[in-house]
Amino acid sequence: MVDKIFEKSIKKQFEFDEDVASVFDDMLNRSIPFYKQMQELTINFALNYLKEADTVYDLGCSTASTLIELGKQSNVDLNLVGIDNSSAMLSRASKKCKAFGIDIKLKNEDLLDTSYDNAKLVISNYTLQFIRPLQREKLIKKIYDSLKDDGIFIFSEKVISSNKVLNKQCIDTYYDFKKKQGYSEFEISQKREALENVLIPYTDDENKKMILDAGFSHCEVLFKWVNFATFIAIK
Ligand SMILES: Nc1ncnc2c1ncn2[C@@H]1O[C@H](C[S@+](CC[C@H]([NH3+])C(=O)[O-])CC(=O)[O-])[C@@H](O)[C@H]1O
Ligand SMILES: O=C(O)C(=O)Cc1ccccc1
Repeated sequence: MVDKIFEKSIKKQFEFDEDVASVFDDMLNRSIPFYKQMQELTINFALNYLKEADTVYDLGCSTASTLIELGKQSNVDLNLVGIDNSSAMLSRASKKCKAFGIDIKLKNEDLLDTSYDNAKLVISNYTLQFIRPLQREKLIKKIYDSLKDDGIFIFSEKVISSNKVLNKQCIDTYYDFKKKQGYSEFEISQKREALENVLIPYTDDENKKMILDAGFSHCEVLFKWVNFATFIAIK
């Protein structure tokens, strides 16, 4: 279904409810530049590290697109676990897993309350940005502790620039991208308001610092378009 959520006047904060879940795949494809390519990169890098029976967690798996694609492309059997706290997202995820015949364990839990035992790889694309900063640092530490010694963490985030002028240019460039994707100025400004204080982006450096402070030995940007970046971290 096509995302028309912000065509009408909306006063509430952004939520992953039934309305958003019903148009979510279209929303992501039209709102995150190079979403498919970023997902492909995540999967290609993931496959470099994964062996038979390894456990992979996707934190904020939404409709499970990434784990389904990973399951399809892997030559070895993996233990795939998707975690999300939106029932509306998970009910769609469950239908898609059945339709594609991919076995994924879906857990309806808050990322802050659950554990990720025996993880070889943790993926979290465009989800940490919705966790409040203090909790976010704790979550990263938990991910670090859950990963096996040679474990990998791949995550993507909307980012900001610490340079005010450049930051404004990045935001304008992103809004031009959204207009080209068919969103009106009204939809763009309504969504911006709904995301205020809900989506809290860090700079690239803040993301890297958070990762290294948690104990990871290495972190770098794999892919970046203006204010959207994919990082890889090695335990
Ligand atoms: N505290 C939380 N606990 C559990 N889930 C949460 C929490 N906060 C947010 N979520 C979940 O995180 C997901 C973020 S979307 C991820 C896209 C996906 N990774 C993709 O690559 O297709 C990104 C976006 O919409 O920008 C939603 O499904 C929320 O329900
Ligand atoms: O659409 C936006 O304005 C964004 O910042 C990206 C996004 C994509 C999907 C859900 C929430 C935010």
